[in-house]
Amino acid sequence: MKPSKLVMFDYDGVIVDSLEVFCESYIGACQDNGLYGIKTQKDVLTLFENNVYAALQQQGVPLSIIDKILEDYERRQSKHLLGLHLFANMADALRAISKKNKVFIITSNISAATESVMRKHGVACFEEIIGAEKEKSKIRKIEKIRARFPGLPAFYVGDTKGDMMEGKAAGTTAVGVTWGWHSREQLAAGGADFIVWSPQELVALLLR
Ligand SMILES: O=C(O)COP(=O)(O)O
Repeated sequence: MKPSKLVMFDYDGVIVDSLEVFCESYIGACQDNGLYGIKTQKDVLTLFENNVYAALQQQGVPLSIIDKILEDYERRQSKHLLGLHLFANMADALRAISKKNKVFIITSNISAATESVMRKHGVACFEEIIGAEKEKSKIRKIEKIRARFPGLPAFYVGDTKGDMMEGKAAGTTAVGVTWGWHSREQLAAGGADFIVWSPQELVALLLR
């Protein structure tokens, strides 16, 4: 059966309920590398009003330090992976969406960590999971995948203003989910084409 859409998912805040673990690990990694200005959950959430790595670069953080933060983040996060939960009904939603569409994860997190959490929860429906250690720009990652499936309508599903901006810049229909890290207003400000309030609503949108 020919897939009807290309659906690319953000991971943190869309699939996995990871805000506490992400912030604790990320703030720790920033502190390890001398970025003492990033110390609260709000500071972290502000970085996601853009691509998180572009936001750090705009603050003058060199790429070598950003790579070091990512490494330290990976090490800190690894202690918490087993305790992470998926949002309610999200595993079933992903399985349903993948029956008719090609699905990917495009994340600012680490590919291997993301893969291990999805495996632990028995969700094996992704063509590929592409983390930040492979490429930091979600725009470039989305464009590369789109080029592999010419003609398939492409969607990016995210929970932050930055996700909506990158999804739009890469030519997808941007779908914002309200159970994640940013508010409905922030998703709208990022250019969301659709805003959904439940995984069931997401399934209905992507299977129609
Ligand atoms: O919600 C976000 O944009 C962060 O999620 P990500 O780490 O999966 O990219």
